[in-house]
Amino acid sequence: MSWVLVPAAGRGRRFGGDIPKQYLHIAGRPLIAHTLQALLSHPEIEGAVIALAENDPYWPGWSQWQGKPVRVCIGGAERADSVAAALQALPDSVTDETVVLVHDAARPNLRHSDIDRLLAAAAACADGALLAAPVRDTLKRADAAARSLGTEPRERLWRALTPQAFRRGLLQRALAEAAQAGVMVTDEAMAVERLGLRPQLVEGREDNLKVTTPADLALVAFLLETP
Ligand SMILES: Nc1ccn([C@@H]2O[C@H](COP(=O)(O)OP(=O)(O)OP(=O)(O)O)[C@@H](O)[C@H]2O)c(=O)n1
Ligand SMILES: C[C@](O)(CO)[C@H](O)COP(=O)(O)O
Repeated sequence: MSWVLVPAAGRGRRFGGDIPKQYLHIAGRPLIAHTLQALLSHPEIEGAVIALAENDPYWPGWSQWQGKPVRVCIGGAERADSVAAALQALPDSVTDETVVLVHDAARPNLRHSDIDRLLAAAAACADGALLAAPVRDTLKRADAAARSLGTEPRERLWRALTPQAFRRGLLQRALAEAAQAGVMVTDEAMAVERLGLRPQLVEGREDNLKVTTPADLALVAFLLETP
């Protein structure tokens, strides 16, 4: 069984709007509710720690979801700081060798089949595992005016998704070392890679979208409302 850390302390600057995107309503409930439902309805996930912005006025105050514990903590200035804070809020029953998952609150369209495959990969790979999608489009490098400067090789390039799964002790150490080095890591795998480890990429669904801009919300709403 695993706990999941859910970074939900972001402001949604690229999205804009009055309230943080994780609290926008889709199909009748906040986006974060869909994310919690996808995670905590999975039989192998036993609880969640949500990293919230300080004095978050929107958090509904859930202390459990489908009978499973939901803990909260105060996140940090960067996503990695929020994940590090959530690690500290885990129960003592989660040992250094226990695999924990990290999943963006802003990715509500997560399927159990992806969680199943991620957990299997994390059990088989001590370096951890993460959902990812192979790059299938041609990649261009642009100048400041978005004029193409050329085409980048895309062989063996993947887009990192979440959840990402690592042993608690490894993740804690990796994040601490990145912070100590002043390196802002954009995902947990980056921190682990800095230690010379090679987490397993697990091909995940392309519709496991992160809501980043308003256009993403319309697509995610369609996906969540489509059975
Ligand atoms: N300091 C931060 C920044 C982000 N997040 C969370 O990390 C996830 C992915 O981050 P992103 O999509 O970048 O969300 P925001 O940081 O809110 O967006 P923006 O960068 O546009 O402000 C989101 O669930 C967000 O709430 C977090 O917990 N703590
Ligand atoms: C963790 C992540 O979702 C993997 O792609 C991504 O790095 C988050 O980036 P953001 O800029 O914090 O949204």
